[in-house]
Order: sequence, then structure tokens, then C-alpha cells
Amino acid sequence: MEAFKLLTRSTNVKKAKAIPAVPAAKLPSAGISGDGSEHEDFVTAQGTADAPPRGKKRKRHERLQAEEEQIPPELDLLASANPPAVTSNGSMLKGHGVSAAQKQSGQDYQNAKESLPLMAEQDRRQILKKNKLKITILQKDDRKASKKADAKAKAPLTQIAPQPLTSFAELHSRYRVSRRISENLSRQGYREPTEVQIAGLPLLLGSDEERCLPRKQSSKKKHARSHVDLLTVAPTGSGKTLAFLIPTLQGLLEHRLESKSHSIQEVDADNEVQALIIAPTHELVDQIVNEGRKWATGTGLKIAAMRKGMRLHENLLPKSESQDDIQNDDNAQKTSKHDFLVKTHILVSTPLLLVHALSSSPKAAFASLPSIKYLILDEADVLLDPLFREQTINIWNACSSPSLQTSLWSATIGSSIESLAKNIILDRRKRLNLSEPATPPQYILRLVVGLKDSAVPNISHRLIYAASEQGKLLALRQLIHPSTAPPPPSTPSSSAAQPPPSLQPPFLIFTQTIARAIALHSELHYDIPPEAGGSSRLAVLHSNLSDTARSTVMAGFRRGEIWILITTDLLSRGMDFRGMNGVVNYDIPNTGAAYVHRAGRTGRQGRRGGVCVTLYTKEDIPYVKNVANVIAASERAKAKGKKDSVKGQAGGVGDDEEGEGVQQWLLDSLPDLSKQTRKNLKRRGVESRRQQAADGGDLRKLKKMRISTKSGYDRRMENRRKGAVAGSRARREVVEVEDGGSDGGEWTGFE
Ligand SMILES: Nc1ncnc2c1ncn2[C@@H]1O[C@H](COP(=O)(O)OP(=O)(O)OP(=O)(O)O)[C@@H](O)[C@H]1O
Repeated sequence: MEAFKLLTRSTNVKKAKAIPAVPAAKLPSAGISGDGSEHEDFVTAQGTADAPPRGKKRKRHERLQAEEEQIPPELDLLASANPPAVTSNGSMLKGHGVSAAQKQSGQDYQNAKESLPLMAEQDRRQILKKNKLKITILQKDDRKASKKADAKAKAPLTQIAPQPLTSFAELHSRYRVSRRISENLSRQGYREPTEVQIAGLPLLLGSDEERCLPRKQSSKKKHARSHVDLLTVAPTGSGKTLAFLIPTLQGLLEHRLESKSHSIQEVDADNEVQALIIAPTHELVDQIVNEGRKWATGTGLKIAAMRKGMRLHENLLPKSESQDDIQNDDNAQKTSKHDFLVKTHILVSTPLLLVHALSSSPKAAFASLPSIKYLILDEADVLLDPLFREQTINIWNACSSPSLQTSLWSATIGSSIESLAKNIILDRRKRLNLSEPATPPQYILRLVVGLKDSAVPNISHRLIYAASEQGKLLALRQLIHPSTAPPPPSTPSSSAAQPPPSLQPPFLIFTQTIARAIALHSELHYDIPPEAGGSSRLAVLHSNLSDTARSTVMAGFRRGEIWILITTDLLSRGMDFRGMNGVVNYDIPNTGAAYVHRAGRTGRQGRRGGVCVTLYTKEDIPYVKNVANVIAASERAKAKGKKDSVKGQAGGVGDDEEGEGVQQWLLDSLPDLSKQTRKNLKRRGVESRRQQAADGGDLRKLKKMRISTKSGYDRRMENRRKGAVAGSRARREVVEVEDGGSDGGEWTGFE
């Protein structure tokens, strides 16, 4: 059961421990030395640091040193993490002496940033290629853009090769990320950046020079930073959360430093939300908050989840007061007592909760959020899908700051979502009058890691034909108890020649609808023997449960108390369960992208040994091509990876995952999906599974789709038995009441 310990991640966020005092930074203008020798020299010449020589006029650098020592470590963005780089002739490398005076303003701060030398272009390109990273400029917003729009549309997109982040130590040494954040990373045991972090962090943290953005010859500012909006497509479990959280935290610290040095008295700036992270589900929101708190520890920055009844700022009245139909005072009072103001720097929310909070303004139909500097859309393709599109765009439009930086993240962003996002960004700029000479220039970049929109190749994919709903149940039981249940019906079209794999818990089972998740849960209720924990090992999670019930199930699953979790697509996106052994698609996913995300709950951070099993029936055959194509692409990628690594080193990768998921003959024989079928399937899933008795659906079809191993005859007999028991119980109660009423309650037994 060691695996279950791994699931405990993110359940309890320990309160930030007091960070041990970090020694005050050395005076940078004193020549900077990591070992403090220059500082000692300074002290010997001037007296002790604690007691400067009396009677002497305080020199400027002493004053600056005092100022420097007052800067708390979380804001000490310029402190040197590494000993200063010294050239062979003993002189300092350019850029390792930054005076405190340069911190006087945010602009100065930017100018003060002296970068470490860049890698040669060839080396940069080699590292990016090795890590399968592709960075493209989708749009450069400049003065001539509109005039040359047509010409530009035809021109190929420009690829760039930014300076890659080769280690987390570079975050501080090159990008001046706060020491606190770097310490938090190393305390959590994070050593090497993942692929998406290798390119994503420099793109969001670096100067134009480090990002290698094309610069005008006339631009003299070496450390200029253009405005960048970023679209990132990176595999599931590749560390995207950290890639957007670190730059956000760092950006907010820089803003704080900037406004402090400008003595800008921002109205209640410390309580204002300055970054918004939008995610599609409550579960993902909570996970991001937990992750964010790990990196924000000790920085003074707060990150919180949006909850019902929260208000974003004072001007937004509680919902009750803004509505015309206030029923009575008591009610209004009660509601306003429960409404409270959000006091956090980073707010994480689902689109719906935020939209509710924003539309509760009595004055405007939709309140604006001018303080938001960062907008992050996690699982952006879902957020821009018709289901959430309107809400997401409303939130996006409410962020009215001209310097808003938007980033979109997902493992799957199709070309239609990409162009929609691009258009929203450009329209917003036009509306805010930012399309004219953009200073600094504004770019929309796209970062793609690996093969776009593909499933992780480090797990094994199995597509199993189970003929009917009953066959699926049998196949599932076979997966859970490989030795006890009979094998699923095998037919000539079964793709798996070998017996189906067995699954070690913990694992997730996905169904198409809530009703089916509930039905499957009650069917499997007694499948786990009491000596293994019985029915408490199995749970169901869906959006019809209360928030508390959802959190309880999630906590139980993360703690390893629940072994098998039956759910809908609610948990298919973004959820990070460490040690997850497998995923079962009890019902086929609606799209290829949905398969990528469901399968991505296992095999995270490159972990091997995960299994994704997809069961399909005769009714699914017209729809299964989507999934089969994704599996085939993933297996091709796996085979290529193996070939490459065998070339690179003898032995190569382990041969534990064979490419048995989908065979070519099956791929060729599955029917192609028409555009309309694809669209309908995406929206509604396999239609026959959605029908309920109440819909007046075809009774025979309904029976076919029912999740149960029992025959109709057995069910009828069981129902009769149940009816008889209930009837006899009711009769007994009637007799008891009558007897009790007649003679004072003395029981005389049954007749
Ligand atoms: N550099 C790193 N070193 C080690 N572990 C890391 C690193 N970066 C992230 N992780 C861990 O990898 C796991 C997956 O990260 P994360 O949840 O951010 O993936 P993701 O790319 O957002 O996946 P999804 O597309 O499913 O949302 C997390 O447990 C995270 O803590």
C-alpha cells in the first residue's frame, strides 16, 4: 500500500512555517561578493557594520547599505544567489554589481537587470530540439500591422529560440526570481525544470534579449521587456502549473517593489486581486491554490480560491443588495453577513463563480477588474469551448488593464481555439486603443511541447471490445479481480489478442453521464471484499454532489482510503494524483482530446507503468476512431522514442509497455467520423447512453444500455421479492398501531 502514501499530496496545506531568517543581502555596490570579503574590507575601513564610526558624515554607499538591509528577502530580487562570476583576470563579469540606488524605480529595476551571457544560438536550438520545444510568434502587434495584414497572413510564422532554463538555480541568478521562491522550490525537492518549464519560464520571466524576440535596430534598451501573451500546449502531467505560478508570483513581487519605490499609494493595494487563474472545476481550483501556497510561502503573497458569496471589491455589493427582488430585510442581512470581501493577491476560480461575483454589481451589468495584471486560463480549450466560452470571455473583457498579460495552458489546444484566443486578445487591444504604436511591442507567442494534442507515450493504452454493456461490466470485474471473474466476451474484432490487463488500485473509472456513474457505483458496491475494506474503498464523484461531499471524496482518494473512484469528465482535467496506476474509460470519451486528458491522470511526470483501458461496445464502433487515432499516434511516438534512445544508449528504455493498444487492421476498419457526427458526439456523447426512462426513450435501447449484470427475469423476481418484503413490513406496522391503540400497548404476538 506504499503507493497510497503518494496520494496524500495537496490534501493538507501546512501553514507556512516561519522562514529562518535569511542573512541580509550584501551591499551590491561594494563590488558584490558571495563570500562577503568586500563587505569585510568595507567594515575594517569604516568601523564595524553595526556601529559606523561616529562623527563622520555618512557616506552615500553606507546609506544605501542601510536601505538595502531593510529590503525583506521576498522583495530582494536583485540579491545574488551565486558567488559573483569572476573572469580569468580577476575582474567581475559585467552585471554582477547592481547598486541599491538602481532599485529606486521599477523602470530602473528593469534597466538594472544585467543578464548573464546568452548561449550561442546553435546551442540554444539544440537544447530546445532535444526537449521537443517549439516556440512560434503568432502575432506581433506593430504600427504597420494593419497595412500589411494581407502580406503577413501569407508569410510563414517566425520561430524563435529563446535562452532555455537549464536549472532552477538560474531562476535567481539569471532571472532574479525572489530568493524565497527559489528556496521554496528546492525545499520541495524540485531540482530540474521539466520541458514546459525550460522554455515557458524564460518566455514569461526574461528580457527580450533572453527570449530572443526580434528587436528593432533602433532599440537601445538592452533589457527591454515586450508585452507577451502566451499559448502553451504541453503534455498532461508535465508541470504547467509551476510554469505559470512562478512568473505570476515573481511579477506581483516586482509590481510591489515598483510601487513601493515609487511611493505609489495604491488604494488598499495589498488586498487587491492582481492575478486571476481560471480553471474549469472546483477540484482543480483547490489543487492550484494548494500548489500556489507552496511556492508563495514566505513571500507575503496570498492565493485563495473563490467561494460562493465572496465579493471582489467594495463597490460590488453583496448579491442580495444588488437584486431588485429583495424579499425581506432578514434575508438580506443574512446574505450580506455571509458575503465577504476577497483579500488576496491571486484569486483562483471557476468561470461561473467569478461571473456571478462580477454581475452582482448594482451599477454596472458587469463589473470591471482594472487591477488584474495577470490572467491565466488553465485548461484553456475547455474554458473557450461553447460550454464556458461566454463566461470566460466576459471575465477576460472585465480585466481592463492595458498591461494585462494573458496566458493559456492545456495539453490540447486545437487550431480553432488558438485563433479564437488570438482574436480575443487583438479585439481587446483594439477596444482599449492599444493597437496603435505599441510601446513596448506586444507579441502573442505559442509554445508547443512534444507532439501537439497527443496522449503521454509513457503509459500503455488498451482498447478492448466488450460487445455489450454486460460485457463491459464483466471486463471491468476482470480488471478489478483478474482471477475471480470470467474473461470478457472475445469476438473476432477484439483488438486485444492478449488477456486484458489487471489494474492495481488506485485507479479512476470514467463514465459518460452522472446517472451512469451512480449506477456503476451501486453495481460494484459489494465487489471489494470486506477484508480489503469493503464498499468504503469505492466511491463516486460527480457535480450533483454537494461541495462538502466532493471535498470529502477527494480527500479520501488522495489519502489512499478510497481505491477506486468512479467519476465523469469532472476529474479528467488537470487533476494531479500521484501514484495513480490506471484509468478505465468505462464509456468511450467524446473526443480525442477528452481521451488525452483522461489518460493523462496516470503516467504523470514521466512515470512509467500506468495503464489506460478503454472499453467499447457494438454501439460505440461508429465513434471509436477518435480514440484509436490518439492511441496510434501515442504508440508511434513511443516507438520513435525507443528507437532514439536505443540509438543513444545501449539498452534503451524498458520494454514494459508494448504497443498492443490498437492494431493497424482495426484502425483501418473503423469508420471515419463525419464532421457532424464528431460535433454531436463532442456535445452529447453516445446518444443512446444519455436517454433516461423519463425522456420517453426507446425502452429496448434503454435496457441495452443499463449498467447491470442481472437479466430482466432476475430483476423482475428481485423487484417482486422487494415488494413482498415492503408489503409485509407495512402490514405489520398497521397491525402494531391498531393493537397498540386498543389495549394500551401490550404485544400479543402474530396471529
Ligand atoms: N520540475 C519539476 N520537478 C519535479 N516535479 C515537478 C516539476 N514540475 C512539476 N512537477 C510535479 O509534476 C506533477 C504534475 O504537474 P502539473 O499538475 O502542473 O501538470 P500539468 O502539466 O498541469 O498537467 P495537466 O495537463 O494534467 O493539468 C505535479 O505533482 C507537480 O508537482
